[in-house]
Amino acid sequence: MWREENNRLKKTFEFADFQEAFAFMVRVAFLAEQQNHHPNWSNVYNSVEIELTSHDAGNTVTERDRKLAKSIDKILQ
Ligand SMILES: C[C@H](O)[C@H](O)[C@H]1CNC2=NC(N)=NC(=O)C2=N1
Repeated sequence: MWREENNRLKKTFEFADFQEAFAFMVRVAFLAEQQNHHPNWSNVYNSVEIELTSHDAGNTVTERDRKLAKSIDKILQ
């Protein structure tokens, strides 16, 4: 589940290994480009932490963040 903290939607994803994690990141990157909305994210080995906030709305959570979050979850369905 995505949690909302400090004006950010946050979720951590765990994968079997680094390659799986990185393949996921590539797919998220293309979604971000399609939606012109980009994550704050970090990757450590098989874990990807994603935070979503809208910079041009003063770093608050907007519908664009919720839309990208839904799209990211769909990658794993
Ligand atoms: C110029 C470019 O369209 C803007 O900077 C876009 C790019 N991606 C973005 N991503 C996020 N998370 N917030 C934004 O406000 C935003 N704006």
